[in-house]
Amino acid sequence: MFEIRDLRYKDIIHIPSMNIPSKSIISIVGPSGSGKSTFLRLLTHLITPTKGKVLYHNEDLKEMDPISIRKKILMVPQSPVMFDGTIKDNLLIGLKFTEQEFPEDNRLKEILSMFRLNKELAEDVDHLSGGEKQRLALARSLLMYPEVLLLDEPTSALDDDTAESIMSSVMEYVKQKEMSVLMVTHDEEIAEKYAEDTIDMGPYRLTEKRDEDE
Ligand SMILES: Nc1ncnc2c1ncn2[C@@H]1O[C@H](COP(=O)(O)OP(=O)(O)OP(=O)(O)O)[C@@H](O)[C@H]1O
Repeated sequence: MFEIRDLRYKDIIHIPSMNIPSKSIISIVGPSGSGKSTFLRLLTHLITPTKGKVLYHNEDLKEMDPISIRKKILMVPQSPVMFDGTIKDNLLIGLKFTEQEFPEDNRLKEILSMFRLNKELAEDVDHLSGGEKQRLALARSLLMYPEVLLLDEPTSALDDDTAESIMSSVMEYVKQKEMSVLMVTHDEEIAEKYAEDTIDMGPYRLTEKRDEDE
């Protein structure tokens, strides 16, 4: 699915070669500052490589139309982005952007309850806690039904019980829809339970490598 060739971003990371197969569930680990978020941003072409390329199903991300990339490869950042307005506005905004059809309110309510959000669709997002916003951002991303979901510490604002229940719902959905997931997580339990493979960013971190060589 992803094929990485001599990928370099500034003096931060260098990945000589890597293949990530379709329908994989992979955890991305590494110390703070090792380039985990940078790697996810490269995979969805939010940033452009300094050198080398990322191919998605044999097509260079650089050559692909940005809207088509967003439809297929979706990143949920560490701090969820919320837009002024209601929960419903925030669920639909991604679909608007990628020009997808809007589901019925009942479907939206279903997805809220899957994320343990017992809220009205008309409620203002300003009233939500950090953890609730994180869950709403995850719900929004699943509604967009991408081929690949890139999750940057998806449960960082959640307590252990909620994190476990949310990840179990996300993974059930992802497997049913045959989506792929690459997730940065510090939660070893979640990584062990759900990931089929792990990418350690440590060896790809450039500056630290250089320090080691000195
Ligand atoms: N656009 C940029 N330009 C220059 N340096 C950057 C840029 N983005 C990130 N960095 C630096 O690159 C390094 C890797 O950052 P990144 O956020 O990818 O790490 P991370 O592994 O996700 O860290 P954490 O676990 O702390 O979230 C950091 O030292 C950061 O300061």
